[in-house]
Amino acid sequence: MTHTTVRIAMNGVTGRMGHRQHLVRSVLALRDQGGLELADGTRIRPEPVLVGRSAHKLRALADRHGVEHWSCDLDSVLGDDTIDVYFDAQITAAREEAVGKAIAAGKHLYVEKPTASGLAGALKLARLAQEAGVKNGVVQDKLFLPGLRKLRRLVESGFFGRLLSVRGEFGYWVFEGDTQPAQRPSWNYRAEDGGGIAADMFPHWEYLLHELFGPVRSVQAHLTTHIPRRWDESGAPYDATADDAAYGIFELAGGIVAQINSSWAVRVHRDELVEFQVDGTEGSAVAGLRHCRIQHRAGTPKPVWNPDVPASEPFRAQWQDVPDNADFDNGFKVQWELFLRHVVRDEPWRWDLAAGARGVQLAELARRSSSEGRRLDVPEAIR
Ligand SMILES: NC(=O)C1=CN([C@@H]2O[C@H](COP(=O)(O)OP(=O)(O)OC[C@H]3O[C@@H](n4cnc5c(N)ncnc54)[C@H](OP(=O)(O)O)[C@@H]3O)[C@@H](O)[C@H]2O)C=CC1
Ligand SMILES: O=C1CO[C@H](CO)[C@@H](O)[C@@H]1O
Repeated sequence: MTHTTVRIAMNGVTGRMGHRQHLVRSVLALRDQGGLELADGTRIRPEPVLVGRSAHKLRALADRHGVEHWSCDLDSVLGDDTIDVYFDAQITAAREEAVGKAIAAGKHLYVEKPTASGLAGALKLARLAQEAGVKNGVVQDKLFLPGLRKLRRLVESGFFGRLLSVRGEFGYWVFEGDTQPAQRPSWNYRAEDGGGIAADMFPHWEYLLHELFGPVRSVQAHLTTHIPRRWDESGAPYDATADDAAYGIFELAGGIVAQINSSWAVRVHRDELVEFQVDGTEGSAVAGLRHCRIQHRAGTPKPVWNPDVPASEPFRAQWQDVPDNADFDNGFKVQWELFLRHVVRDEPWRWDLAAGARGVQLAELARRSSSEGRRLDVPEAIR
């Protein structure tokens, strides 16, 4: 059996996403299953080289997972001709510089979102990668979640009729860190370190809206910091300078209206941490990470507003589950597989750094919309 080894320098693997989703659930899972099998029987075998700034963390990870190579010297790893791909899941503020170096070294690129801290940086990386002729991709994992894949199935089958609106609710309570440790890193709450929920989540909303319903034409957002003081990983108090909630209204091509609340200061009274309700003339759906439920026009109840009597119908019970009809693998791994096929076999790929820049643009416009108190058009160029 023939195989192609792809050597991947993985930077940021000591962090939450780099470790769990990208190293363990994706690249090591692929390695441990003997690689990714292509139609002609060839196997793509990813070989990670761990990169970071902390030798003891990298050594421990390498030992635990049986990874042969690790390094704290990014420049020398990038200077190694046997490395094919540079992957980056560092904190956002560290991404642009490292990805810039990887482009200069001629590596293919796969990076977490947001691709840079601001639009100018994101566009520059996209342009440099294109000029260098390297393959490039950005993580857009939500597209590969079971609930949202089922939602896509509904859109593509015409289930909704004319699409009217999308309501998204994302968030959960992130502890301040005083009485209980926070469950997210403290840099997320400091603007000066690249934090903020709009920067974090609007890139996801951009590609989800774009791919499922249509490009975003305008944005109106209100960003705020509900919890101004938090405690960091060492228990020290700090000022939370970044937005921890962002309330956005997006107008999409064709007049569809999307409204998405994102908050780390909300308690969950939902079935999942993110949920989208989509309404169309022929039917509606509620999709989350895993589940998707529908209600067809013909099965729609006809409630009449009367606050003097209890609710007349069991509204939640009137929805029907959309079956999986497939085995859904980890969404990050699915996207890694597509990226590796793109690198090795030049298979089609659209989630590139230009697509990533659209997400950065939407976050940046949302911040401006909020500070200027007005709705802003999304410029055509990278729509
Ligand atoms: N697609 C998705 O669903 C998600 C994507 N993300 C994205 O992934 C990236 C990483 O997020 P997350 O894993 O939550 O972050 P973590 O704080 O858990 O990890 C940060 C990583 O960056 C490294 N790092 C490099 N430079 C610095 C620095 N100056 N300060 C702190 N850390 C540094 C850390 O190394 P060390 O261990 O040595 O400190 C660590 O490996 C972000 O860009 C974020 O937007 C995050 C969550 C979900
Ligand atoms: O990008 C992200 C997607 O959703 C996750 C759930 O809160 C976040 O951790 C994250 O930063």
